[in-house]
Amino acid sequence: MTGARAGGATVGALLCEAGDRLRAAGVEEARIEARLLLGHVLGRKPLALPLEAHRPVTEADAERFRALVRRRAAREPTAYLIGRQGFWTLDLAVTPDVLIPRPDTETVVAAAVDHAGCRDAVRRVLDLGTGSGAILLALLSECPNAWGVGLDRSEAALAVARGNAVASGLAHRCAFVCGDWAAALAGRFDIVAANPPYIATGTIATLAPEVARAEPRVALDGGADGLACYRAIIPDLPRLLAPSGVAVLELGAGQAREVGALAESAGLRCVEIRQDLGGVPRAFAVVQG
Ligand SMILES: C[S@@+](CC[C@H](N)C(=O)[O-])C[C@H]1O[C@@H](n2cnc3c(N)ncnc32)[C@H](O)[C@@H]1O
Repeated sequence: MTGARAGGATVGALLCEAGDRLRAAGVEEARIEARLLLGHVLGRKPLALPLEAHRPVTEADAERFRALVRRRAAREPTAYLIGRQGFWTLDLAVTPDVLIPRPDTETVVAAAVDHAGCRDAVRRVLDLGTGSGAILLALLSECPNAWGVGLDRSEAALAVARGNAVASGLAHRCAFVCGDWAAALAGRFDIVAANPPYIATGTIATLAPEVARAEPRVALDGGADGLACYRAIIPDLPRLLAPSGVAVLELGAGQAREVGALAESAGLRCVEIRQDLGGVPRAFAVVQG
């Protein structure tokens, strides 16, 4: 990277250097990503940085920033580099042990809240494959009297989720357990949510390097046809749902028909397939049939 002479780096010069480097590496939104990384290093709001172009940056901070830019140019996701990702109204910690929560998944949260009826009446919430805890914590933030379980097979992911529960002030209303889907779970829940791994094994290598190389395989791999986890989860939903409960599953693109057939054969009734902001059918909501 070319750039400011030793001791003379400024915010503007560093952003320019980084933008060029990231663009050359094929990173979309290179300028925005450069701001996120520099904001992280300087402890400043990324949006404010263009107004501070002449602000000097110490050589130590400039070097920290350049190191992050090199890693981003090698296609490590920004969320892992800065260790944070916004989701719903929450600011979550993320590490390479968890999937980076996506805006699409907020569709699952919104559908679950809408179909659960009165938010004050929701008592028990289950999030299967909780990862960072994103869905569970968002639901608890919306349902003030609810208590929830976040389940994952990854102990490392559960450690991240527990930390996020504490940081969000919700730890007293949830527990995190390690398990293979609902095999060891009993009880009935007003909301069951799941964003299972749904990428077909053979497709993973074709995804962006940020996903294919950086995100946990266990969070992506849905088996040969992408549907293996739905086959594992859906038969347990009737025994996990309270009589007026709702289960909302995130769908991969093009999976609505197959998941619908699995739900129907489990005796569940589909009440909505909600599209995400990109128009993709994303949140599959079912109730007892
Ligand atoms: C697509 S990620 C979703 C993470 C998080 N809920 C979100 O939406 O950001 C799927 C999660 O399911 C977990 N998982 C995969 N197989 C599992 C299994 N057999 N039992 C429980 N959790 C599993 C993974 O570890 C991962 O955290």
